[in-house]
Amino acid sequence: MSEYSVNIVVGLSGVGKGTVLEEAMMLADEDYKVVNYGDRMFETAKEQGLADHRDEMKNIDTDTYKEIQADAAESIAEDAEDQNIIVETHAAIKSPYGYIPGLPKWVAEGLDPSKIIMLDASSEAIYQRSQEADRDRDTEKAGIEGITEYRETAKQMASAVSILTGAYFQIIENKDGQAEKAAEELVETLQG
Ligand SMILES: Nc1ncnc2c1ncn2[C@@H]1O[C@H](COP(=O)(O)OP(=O)(O)O)[C@@H](O)[C@H]1O
Repeated sequence: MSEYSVNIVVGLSGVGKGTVLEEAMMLADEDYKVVNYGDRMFETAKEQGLADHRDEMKNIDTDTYKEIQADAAESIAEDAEDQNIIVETHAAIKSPYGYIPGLPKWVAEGLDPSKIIMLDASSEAIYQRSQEADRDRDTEKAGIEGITEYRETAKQMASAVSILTGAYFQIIENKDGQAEKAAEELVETLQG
């Protein structure tokens, strides 16, 4: 087994993943490469000539999409041969037909994570933060009640990954104005 670890950080858009991860990387003694799973999927699709722009990812058929998901997991596992990895991703993705698991069995097993960490905050805070940023966020569209359901589903899907892989499952609260505290807890979890 590799001495390097793959860790997964999940959380709804706007919960503060980017903010807390940036802070945590400054505090951590060890080096981690942070990989955004969506970015890696797009790069994988691009290499295979399946998409030139991110928007085109939506038009890829389900079976091909699943293959890209698995190929991206494999390429991240290769990165972990010589460095510690943090994969930033979503446990659940809302679609008009229901929630899609961000980490289905073939992805979870391909990544073989040591730890899965969910960043969480109150639905009100997530709603507010998703409005602050200039990106188009699905949490902003979901509204507070929708976010509560989304968080619950994401938690269940993340805990299923823990069961599938044996990874530790930690939930860290990113309270308002306390991103640094969340970052400290994240570092403790990663290095513990
Ligand atoms: N603990 C916190 N308290 C208040 N605002 C926060 C906190 N953490 C993050 N934010 C703000 O919330 C917004 C979304 O954060 P971001 O890190 O982009 O989230 P994500 O990467 O999960 O989508 C940003 O404007 C950020 O400054």
